[in-house]
Amino acid sequence: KLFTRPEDVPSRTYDFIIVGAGTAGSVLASRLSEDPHKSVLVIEAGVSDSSVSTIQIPFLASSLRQTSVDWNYTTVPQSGLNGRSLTVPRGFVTGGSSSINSMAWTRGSSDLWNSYAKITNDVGWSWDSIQSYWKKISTLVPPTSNDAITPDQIPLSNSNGPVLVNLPNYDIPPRQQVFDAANTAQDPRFRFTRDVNSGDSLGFGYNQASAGHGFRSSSATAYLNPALATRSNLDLLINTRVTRLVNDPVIQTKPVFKQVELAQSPHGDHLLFKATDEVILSAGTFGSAQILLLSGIGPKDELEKVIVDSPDVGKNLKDHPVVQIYFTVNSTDTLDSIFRNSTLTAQLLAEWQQNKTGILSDTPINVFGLLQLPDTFFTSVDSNPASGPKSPNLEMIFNAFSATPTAPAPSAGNFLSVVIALVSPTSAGSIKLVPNSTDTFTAPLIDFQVLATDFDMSAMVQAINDTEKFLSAPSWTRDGYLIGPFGEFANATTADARLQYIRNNADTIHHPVGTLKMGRNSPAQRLGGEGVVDPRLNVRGIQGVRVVDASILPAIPECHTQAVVYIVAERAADMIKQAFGMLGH
Ligand SMILES: Cc1cc2nc3c(=O)[nH]c(=O)nc-3n(C[C@H](O)[C@H](O)[C@H](O)COP(=O)(O)OP(=O)(O)OC[C@H]3O[C@@H](n4cnc5c(N)ncnc54)[C@H](O)[C@@H]3O)c2cc1C
Repeated sequence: KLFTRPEDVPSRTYDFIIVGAGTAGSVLASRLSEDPHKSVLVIEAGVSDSSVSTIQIPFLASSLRQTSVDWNYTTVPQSGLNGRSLTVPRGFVTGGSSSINSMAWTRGSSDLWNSYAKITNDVGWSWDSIQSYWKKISTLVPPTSNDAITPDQIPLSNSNGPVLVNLPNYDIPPRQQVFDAANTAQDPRFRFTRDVNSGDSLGFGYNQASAGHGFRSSSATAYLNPALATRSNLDLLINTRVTRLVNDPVIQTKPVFKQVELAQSPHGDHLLFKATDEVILSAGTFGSAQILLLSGIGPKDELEKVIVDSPDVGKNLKDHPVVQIYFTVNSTDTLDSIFRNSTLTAQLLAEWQQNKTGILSDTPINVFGLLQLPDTFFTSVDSNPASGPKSPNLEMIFNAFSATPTAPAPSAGNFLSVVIALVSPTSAGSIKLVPNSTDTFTAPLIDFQVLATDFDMSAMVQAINDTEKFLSAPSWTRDGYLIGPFGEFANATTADARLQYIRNNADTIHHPVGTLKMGRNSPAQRLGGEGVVDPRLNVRGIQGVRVVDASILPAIPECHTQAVVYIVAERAADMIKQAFGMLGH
């Protein structure tokens, strides 16, 4: 059942309490409540996903930022960005960030997952082992209409899970230009791929999106809402923040943190709920780390009151830096006109409302590419930080207009936008508590350290150079389509000017991970520190708490992160069921 006030929740004690009904939390809510003998309470800070109808419309994803369904965080000033601060969106709604994200559906390469197995010394995280979980998550559904897609372009990796995934419903530019350039390029890095989720992530191809039949498919629509509608052992409390975890007064070998303190406002009642089996933190890369810090679990030199010294809490924060560039094109068949023409938007909205068709049924991204830096790049840098030869360093996303608030779409003219991302960054930042803050109503200090390393800066410049190279293929000038670079970027022709362009305009692509990273089980074998959680996602140094969300990833995936989080959540559900002898394991 859904509750909006803590005092209405029928019990203060549940077998499991899940903190955050986000991407991972909703998967767990559904999977753990499959066992009718266990009671599950999910506590969500934000609103219900049914409260904002635009969440459903794929094309309008970016309009959800800085609204009532966004936490709307801000970073501390970033020295790599000439002192600019960035806005940081996160879903403040059931489904979490899967309800407000751009829906790109990528799970990383086999090398990525094998690197997680190596870092944790747990073969259960390897590519081969995660296949059974991947198969539980998504189903590929046909686009509402798109005759251009040929059978040999249809990806094969999706299976029969509840998240719907589709290819673009419409064949719009620059799909043909990208495919032709990829099919004819001399540079083997510019090649076509049928499926970035096949294990080899490299190549240019269709964007798979977590959407189907014209609607966004989120972890709320796919997992949480159907379970809530049918199961009496699952309760959801929304509009309520967990403010900290509280340890039992009786100290055993390790402190037991099975009590959850929650509140609806900073000065409102702070109530305690208790889990008999386990508390699962799924509050995301910022939320889960903030809750542990507020509970006295973190680096001892940073906390006023330390119960467990855990030096990595809040550290190792990584995100993908991006920069957006525009090119003028000789075509009126571009997406920018939709964003700026309100009459056209209203017509398209009416079509979507009536039939769930039209361009609003698609995300703006129809094609994208993942590629490595050229071999020559690594002569001056130690080694490639990507997880292996099937993992990219760079990404080019075509027509992702307004993916970032910096470099917004020009107000007149027709453009191709290219969002260029560094997906294997080496810069790492942190989150910390604001001094003297005592609860989650005060946002933490978020410091990505964007572009803080020489590698990241020079890789971004290389990414721009590679984009220009890709756009020099004959397919782009056919029928005079591509005219040339636009705006401030058009004048950035030297490496130094490009560096400045990047510092002035870069953002991150909203894939933060790593603040509660997973590490090896045995301290004797440890590699790069023990991490905050063990390979089964238990918080080290305490009892009764697991973390299941993007914060546990020990290295940033070289891909969009949501599908990775779904996989982590499916495996976590299995591990928890096993630990408590539950049905469905
Ligand atoms: C704007 C945007 C665009 C993105 N685009 C893509 C994309 O195209 N493809 C892709 O793969 N990934 C994308 N991502 C990233 C992806 O969505 C996230 O990596 C993933 O959803 C994170 O899942 P999570 O479970 O870790 O956290 P979330 O899904 O964010 O869930 C955390 C939940 O916990 C709740 N919470 C937090 N603190 C508390 C508290 N104190 N008490 C109670 N509840 C709390 C939150 O409200 C939220 O519901 C995007 C993200 C954003 C924000």
